[in-house]
Amino acid sequence: MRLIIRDDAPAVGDYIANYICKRINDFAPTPERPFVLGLPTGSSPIPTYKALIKLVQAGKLSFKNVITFNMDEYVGLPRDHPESYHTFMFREFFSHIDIPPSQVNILNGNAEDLVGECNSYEARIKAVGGIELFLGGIGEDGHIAFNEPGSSLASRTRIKTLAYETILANARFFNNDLSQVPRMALTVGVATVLDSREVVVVVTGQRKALALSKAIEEGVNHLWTLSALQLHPWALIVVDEDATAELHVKTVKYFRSIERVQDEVERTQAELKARGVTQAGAADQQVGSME
Ligand SMILES: N[C@@H]1[C@@H](O)[C@H](O)[C@@H](COP(=O)(O)O)O[C@@H]1O
Repeated sequence: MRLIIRDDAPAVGDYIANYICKRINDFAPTPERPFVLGLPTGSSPIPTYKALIKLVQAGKLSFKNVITFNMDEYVGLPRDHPESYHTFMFREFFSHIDIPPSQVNILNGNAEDLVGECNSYEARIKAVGGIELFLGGIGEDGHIAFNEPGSSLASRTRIKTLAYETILANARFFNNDLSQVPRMALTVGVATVLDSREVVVVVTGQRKALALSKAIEEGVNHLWTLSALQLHPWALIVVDEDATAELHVKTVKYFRSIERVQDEVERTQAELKARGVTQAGAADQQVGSME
């Protein structure tokens, strides 16, 4: 797992947007081989969406050959309700980029057969070859998507009853009226997220600090479902300074040192590439110079 620390939420958004942009462009998606991207809602990913929109407007990125799957949706909230995740995604992101709406997948929390809807969501993900990169956010209790504390780490897309803390946290979007916050949601499971080839998680703000420390400094634990990321071979968490408040100084130093080394490696590779030297060629050169 890698942890990247940036000064504040906008800098985190810029970092993740550039990261996703590079991944999509390197993948060079086509209609036959689209890039499959998992996406979250919440306030944390908004700076990322803003930065991605700018990249699209600047002609540096296109979503024409990208298929998206959202993490979750409330049950029973009308699709056009201002706080449905469907409305959120179009308002904050999809309406500003070049993605064909037919390539957007969001769970239908008003489906007559909710279990069937969850099963078909998993099947749809499988049918397009699985998710290449899942971008996620977390709740204050460390939940990823709506995988509340105690969720099975082997869980798949399903109906979930929300924890009281989550209802409280989300009341700010419903005029601070607890009674208006839906009690249930459809959510991808922890295993659905872990199945993606890469996972990137955004964690900003001091109120997420405890969850971050539980997830990366302690063991894998279903009470802090983000900690399941420790089992993923290619996971990246991008945080702001405030979110590091509960981490040990040595943890922060460790991850910063890893980032420095990684930067150095990438710089060297870019220099070699610019000089037209392949990695194999570079190794030959080194051997040559030793002789
Ligand atoms: N289901 C969503 C999560 O997917 C999201 O990560 C979380 C954090 O929201 P925020 O970024 O606003 O703190 O909110 C909800 O619980």
